[in-house]
Amino acid sequence: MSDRNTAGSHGAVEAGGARTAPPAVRVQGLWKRFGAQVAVAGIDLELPAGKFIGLVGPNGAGKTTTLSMVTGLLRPDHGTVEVGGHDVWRDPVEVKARIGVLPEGLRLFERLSGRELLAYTGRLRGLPGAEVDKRADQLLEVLDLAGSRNKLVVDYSTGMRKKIGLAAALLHNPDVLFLDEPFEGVDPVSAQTIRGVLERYTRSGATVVFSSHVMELVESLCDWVAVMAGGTIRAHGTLAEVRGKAPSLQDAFLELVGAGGRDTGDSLDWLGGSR
Ligand SMILES: Nc1ncnc2c1ncn2[C@@H]1O[C@H](COP(=O)(O)OP(=O)(O)OP(=O)(O)O)[C@@H](O)[C@H]1O
Repeated sequence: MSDRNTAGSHGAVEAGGARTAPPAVRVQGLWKRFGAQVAVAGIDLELPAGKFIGLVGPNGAGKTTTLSMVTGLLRPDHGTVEVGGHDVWRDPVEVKARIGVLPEGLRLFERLSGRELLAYTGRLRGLPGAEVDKRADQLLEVLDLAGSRNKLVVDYSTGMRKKIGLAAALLHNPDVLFLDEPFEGVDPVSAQTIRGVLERYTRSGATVVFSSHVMELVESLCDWVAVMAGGTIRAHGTLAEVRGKAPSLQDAFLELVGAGGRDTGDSLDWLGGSR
């Protein structure tokens, strides 16, 4: 695995001679249509390396479709995606070695135990057996799954499935980790643990990209944010840039996605009326 803190061959040289790291992900002209429904409408985006990045947007904004195309799970109609300078569709082996993915509705090998799932994933990733054993045991311990290591995945709870999926996505120490709603169904204690793991991981120079609806979470975790609505990017940049003068990310978000003046239920005059 390359040294994450060193600018690679794709790094740009700024006017003062300082090297800037290449983007972790570069998306150009990305489109996806499902029948008449345009899910992603021509996105251009560069995600900076070494950041904790939040992809936020209302239901149906196109977040999952975008993440699926960026991680090579769904072929775009148009456009290109590069991870670490490698094209996701022309160079899938290079890209897949560099990324970890926790997709929405993760499908796992249900008849394996958590421990077996990690062993299998590690061997698929080409890691030596002893290294897989070491990393798997550490991840199970840190994610509080050690007591359930021999339980079949089919018997795991929703939060446990997220955690074993995260462990599988981290096992090969990828450069970029993509997580679709990683905190959904996860209890506060486990969420705190996951935060700790991800913060440690980004401190090493790795990049986390995660989608979420929970603005407080994004505001407290992320240093870089992209806001999606209607298949387009409405704003992107550092948290401070996207928040602007708004008192919170939530306010900025509502403004950006045009939900500021939305009917919040006043038209339901029958609801809560006399019975
Ligand atoms: N396989 C599919 N077939 C048809 N339409 C789809 C498909 N996948 C997504 N869509 C549509 O594309 C749009 C974007 O969906 P997507 O799941 O990417 O949004 P999202 O931002 O992830 O939403 P949520 O936050 O609710 O998960 C929606 O209108 C959705 O109905």
